[in-house]
Amino acid sequence: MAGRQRHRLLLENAEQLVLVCGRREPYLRRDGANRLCLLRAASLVVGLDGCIKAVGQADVIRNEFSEASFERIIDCSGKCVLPGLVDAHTHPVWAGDRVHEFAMKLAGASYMEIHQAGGGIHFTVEHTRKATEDELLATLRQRLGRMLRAGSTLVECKSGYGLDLDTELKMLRAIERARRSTDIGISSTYCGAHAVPKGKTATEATDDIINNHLPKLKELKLSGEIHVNNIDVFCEKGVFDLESTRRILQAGKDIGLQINFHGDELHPMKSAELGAELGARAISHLEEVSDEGIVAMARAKCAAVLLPATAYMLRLKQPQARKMLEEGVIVALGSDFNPNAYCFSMPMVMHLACVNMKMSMNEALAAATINAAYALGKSDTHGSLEVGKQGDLLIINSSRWEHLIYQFGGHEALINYVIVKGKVIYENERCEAMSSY
Ligand SMILES: N=CN[C@@H](CCC(=O)O)C(=O)O
Ligand SMILES: [Zn+2]
Repeated sequence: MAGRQRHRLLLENAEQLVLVCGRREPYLRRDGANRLCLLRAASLVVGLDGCIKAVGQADVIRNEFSEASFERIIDCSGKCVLPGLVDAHTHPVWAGDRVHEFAMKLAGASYMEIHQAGGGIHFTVEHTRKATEDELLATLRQRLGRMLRAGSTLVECKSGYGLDLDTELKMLRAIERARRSTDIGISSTYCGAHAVPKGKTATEATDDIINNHLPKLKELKLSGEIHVNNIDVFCEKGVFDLESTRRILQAGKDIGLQINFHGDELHPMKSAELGAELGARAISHLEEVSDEGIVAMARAKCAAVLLPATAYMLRLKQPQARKMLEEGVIVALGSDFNPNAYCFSMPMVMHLACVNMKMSMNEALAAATINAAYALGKSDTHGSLEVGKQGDLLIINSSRWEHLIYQFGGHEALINYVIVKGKVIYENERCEAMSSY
């Protein structure tokens, strides 16, 4: 019996309570990702510390907590409860509108043609360098708000539109201020090797990062001024080659950052093989990964962060999600929100992963929860509804959770509540009363 204790939240009698997993699995792969843990007619309790205290059948929880009191009780009859979604790859700090490039791409220009002509990342760098930290913070907060309302409660956020030390630090400071002042969880990534800055060779840029950027980051990390979790490089033909990528990632690892980088997107680079060798936590994109790279990633437990919105918008070859899943790779998902791929919505990303990458809905949800949390090194606290984990939750106004994926773009009406650490952060006024279909 839980006694007369006070708790933060009781979610009562959900039609479906999707735990995702229930045995503290750090990730789900192969069949595990296809067999999610789910309870019917179930309830969940979040304590005053923001962590989950109990999950189980509604009548059992009712009995156990009959004398307890709650700051808030939500009747979830006819609704589904899921873990907050985890977005394992975003670039949300930038200035300068690139809608004109979307028109160029629709007219036939490729991503690299625009980049090499000085647009793309270079365009965003120019505008981001001119923006103040407060301006960057203001747009970042708006974007994080939109992610949250689309169901993401933990997001990875990259720098990478400064390339010079001052602007990279300005971006990381904006991320740090957002982390301290918003409800959404943030994993922060230094991505100073997102492009080779104009006027420098790739080798000069690599040396600058290793000799100047990383030592400064180490100092700021130690003083507690900025918390950076991951290091990223855009390993691509015409950007950073395999050798420069190796040098930067190793130097980042040496100062305690998790390796989490862009690889094998537009050309086969052997990024997957390199990531496996360096002990990378995750590699993103992987449209052009080799068969050997897939095997190496599975063996090294290096997560594949697939980005269906980008593959869709750039009309790239789809990454081989099925092959990765069959080989035992830990498959995660990210929105890749950036000025080139303007998508905030993990429900839409899951839908694209199912339709274009042939993932099942269970696999897509595992990829957008526990596996995305693993890709950020946070699956001990996030990504499933298990006792002891953070109480980050979604309530959707439907009696079957799959509607979150099935209704393409429908999340705006489906997501009823977004909850972080047991506190309702977003209550959707527009959530329509819906039947189960
Ligand atoms: N591919 C490299 N980086 C981003 C695009 C960044 C941009 O074009 O601004 C991506 O992941 O898609
Ligand atoms: Zn990216």
